[in-house]
Amino acid sequence: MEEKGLLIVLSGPSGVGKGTVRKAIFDQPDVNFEYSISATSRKPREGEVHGVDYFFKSREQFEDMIANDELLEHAEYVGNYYGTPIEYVKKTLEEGKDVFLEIEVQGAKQVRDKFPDGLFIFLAPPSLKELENRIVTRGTETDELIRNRMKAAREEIEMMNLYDYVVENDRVEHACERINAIVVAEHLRRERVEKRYRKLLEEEK
Ligand SMILES: Nc1ncnc2c1ncn2[C@@H]1O[C@H](COP(=O)(O)OP(=O)(O)OP(=O)(O)O)[C@@H](O)[C@H]1O
Ligand SMILES: Nc1nc2c(ncn2[C@@H]2O[C@H](COP(=O)(O)O)[C@@H](O)[C@H]2O)c(=O)[nH]1
Repeated sequence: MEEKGLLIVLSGPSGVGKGTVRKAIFDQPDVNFEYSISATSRKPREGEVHGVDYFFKSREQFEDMIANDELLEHAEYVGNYYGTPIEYVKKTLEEGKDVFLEIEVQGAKQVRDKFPDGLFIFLAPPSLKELENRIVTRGTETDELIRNRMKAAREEIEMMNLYDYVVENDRVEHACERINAIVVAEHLRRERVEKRYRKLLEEEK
């Protein structure tokens, strides 16, 4: 068995707080994960920096990345492409470091197929009403988009049983603590499995 990093995938419906929780996790002083910067065809928002927040691409450049198999997964989301560059993920895992992806649910499903050994965490809202409140309060969507996102959210929530863990995002700091605890527990579990596996191999000699 090779020593490899853990691929951690945080996903969930639009507006549940994935971006907020991810930022809080990476603001911790002793964070041990490497963040995989996504590529997107959406335009940078004020303050966003190429190579820090995203790799900003034109649609044509993004389609070339798809054609050249440069992406682990990709999805079209609210009219823009989003995808995970595969090279960085592979290289970092090979170095034994944990890689953290924050992606929407279509992409998470593709990663599950390619990396079944990953750790898949679904971030859930306390209620659908609170989810709607968060999307409305964020103030980035029209009424029609809010309705579409809420319809999509109901379907996305039905997919939560495909994940290893469901974490409720009631309060950001609680969600971060739960995610940290899940990752620590998963490392311990894998170490135990690895030890047992080595022992079995030793006994066979
Ligand atoms: N635990 C929380 N309690 C209250 N508000 C929250 C919480 N977490 C996030 N929010 C707020 O909810 C809104 C949506 O959060 P965020 O943009 O992080 O969601 P997202 O899941 O990344 O959305 P999208 O997938 O659409 O990008 C933001 O206004 C954010 O400040
Ligand atoms: N499938 C993927 N989804 C991604 C990726 N990077 C981000 N995202 C998700 O897109 C939406 C919108 O993001 P925003 O920055 O425009 O608000 C959000 O749900 C992100 O989680 C990716 O590489 N692949």
